[in-house]
Amino acid sequence: MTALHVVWFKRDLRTHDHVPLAAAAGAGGPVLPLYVAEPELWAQPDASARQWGFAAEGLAELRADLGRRGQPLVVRVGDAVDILDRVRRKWGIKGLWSHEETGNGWTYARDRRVAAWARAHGIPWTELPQNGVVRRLKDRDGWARRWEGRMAADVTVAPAGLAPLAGIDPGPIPTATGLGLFPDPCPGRQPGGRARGLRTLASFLDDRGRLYQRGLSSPVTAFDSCSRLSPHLAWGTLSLREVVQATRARMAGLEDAPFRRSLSSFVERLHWHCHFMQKLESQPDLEFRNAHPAYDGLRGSDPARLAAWAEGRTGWPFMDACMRALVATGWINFRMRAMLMAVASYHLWLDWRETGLHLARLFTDYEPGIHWNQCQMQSGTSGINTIRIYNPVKQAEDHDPAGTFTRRWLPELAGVPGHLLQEPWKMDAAEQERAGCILGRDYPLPLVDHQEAARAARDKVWAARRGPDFHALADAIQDRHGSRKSGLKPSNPTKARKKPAGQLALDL
Ligand SMILES: Cc1cc2nc3c(=O)[nH]c(=O)nc-3n(C[C@H](O)[C@H](O)[C@H](O)COP(=O)(O)OP(=O)(O)OC[C@H]3O[C@@H](n4cnc5c(N)ncnc54)[C@H](O)[C@@H]3O)c2cc1C
Repeated sequence: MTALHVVWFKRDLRTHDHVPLAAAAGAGGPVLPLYVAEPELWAQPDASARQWGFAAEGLAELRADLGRRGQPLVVRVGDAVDILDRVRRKWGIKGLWSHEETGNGWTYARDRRVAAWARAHGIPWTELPQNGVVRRLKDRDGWARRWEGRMAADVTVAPAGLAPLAGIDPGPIPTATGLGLFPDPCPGRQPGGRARGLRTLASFLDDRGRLYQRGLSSPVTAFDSCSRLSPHLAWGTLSLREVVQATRARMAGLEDAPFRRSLSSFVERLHWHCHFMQKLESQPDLEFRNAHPAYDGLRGSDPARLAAWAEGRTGWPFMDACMRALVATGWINFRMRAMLMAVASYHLWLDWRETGLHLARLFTDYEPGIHWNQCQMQSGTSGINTIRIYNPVKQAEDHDPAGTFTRRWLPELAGVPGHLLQEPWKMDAAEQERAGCILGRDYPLPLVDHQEAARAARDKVWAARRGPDFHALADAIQDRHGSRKSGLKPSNPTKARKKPAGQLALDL
């Protein structure tokens, strides 16, 4: 057999708008579409069986799609360098093709090993962008314009035919247990695969998106009103470009102005998707280190508090309902993610690296570049964003005023009257008896007094901000990572600093 072009699929489980696949198919010679299920990647503390479940469904569909084109997806379990080297020794590799990946620290290190291996064997590895993230970006000036350019480019058509490779067993797609993952029941998880992704996109653009802007902040409405495309974007069953283009095409034909506005704010979020990923691409240690060192060593570890928070037993009903909904479905809306993180970081004074890992495992849509930057932002350690300390009782009043969401996920509070639902600790003994909910037995007392804890946290955070170098370092961070909406450098940098990172002022 002549040497192969290997297309290495990672978080891009589709054939449509897959530039490396099309380029490899056009390069001449047989093409091996390959996915490597890496047990070491899945043993990382941010990985979970629910994520694998979603990915595995996408892989099965991708295999069938490629099979219809002539050569099904080949899946192997092991270390990527070992597997690629086996292919090289057996068939020879003419070229390795993949999308650029902005992953976690582990995939970054693995890609460096793959690059070294490819160099050592004289194999050209072509990595191509798959969204608006720019590799080896010098500075953020003009970034937004580049994003627009990439999103406006033609989508790439999948190759019609791939020559079948004789003698290569496609191999089974491993189970989560086979990959060594812990059991992770998630009955409400979104199913994976491109067909589902396309249906989700269509229902959002046809109908659900009408209520997007009004419905995205409350978990009562957000499960329907938000696009729910995040796991499809994270696993690449849909390309970001095709989602942007489909949305703009829909907007062009819409007379309903509120619907159009909703879709416009949705496109803005697709922009943020890459804006946040770009930060991690440019500075991979943001997964591990405070963006601003003034916060180093400020927060600590408290296993009992961490466990109570992680299991939805903080004693603040709305918080606990959000956590339990997330555990059961693998998804919760932005504002509730922000609240879960902020309450952990401020009221409970837990370090974002620990709480962030728990959330990462729970999210089917875990996307390291968005995730770690959001964790830092909601914990106040980015140094350039507004400090937001959410009040868990006020959030409940604003976003679950009738208590339906809270009651759904906390059946032990079923008998608690509405006016005490979000503050059950105010029930006296007789009220607890009548409600059939004894505090400390059926439902926990709050871990801390939330108002006192918020005050103490605010004082500590502001004290850290009064250090001598705080603002100079914050300016440097803003310069490196801050958004420049127009794509042009602000004419007055001092003014621009006072209103940092425009995206934060929006209705997050
Ligand atoms: C602590 C924390 C952790 C988060 N971790 C992740 C994560 O791991 N993966 C992830 O995709 N999103 C993450 N988000 C951002 C946001 O909550 C989700 O993108 C959104 O809830 C996904 O649902 P959706 O697709 O229905 O969103 P929609 O509102 O329909 O938005 C469409 C898409 O835009 C992007 N997007 C939306 N909001 C944001 C945002 N604030 N920042 C960056 N991109 C955004 C996402 O790709 C999303 O799929 C996190 C937010 C917080 C506060």
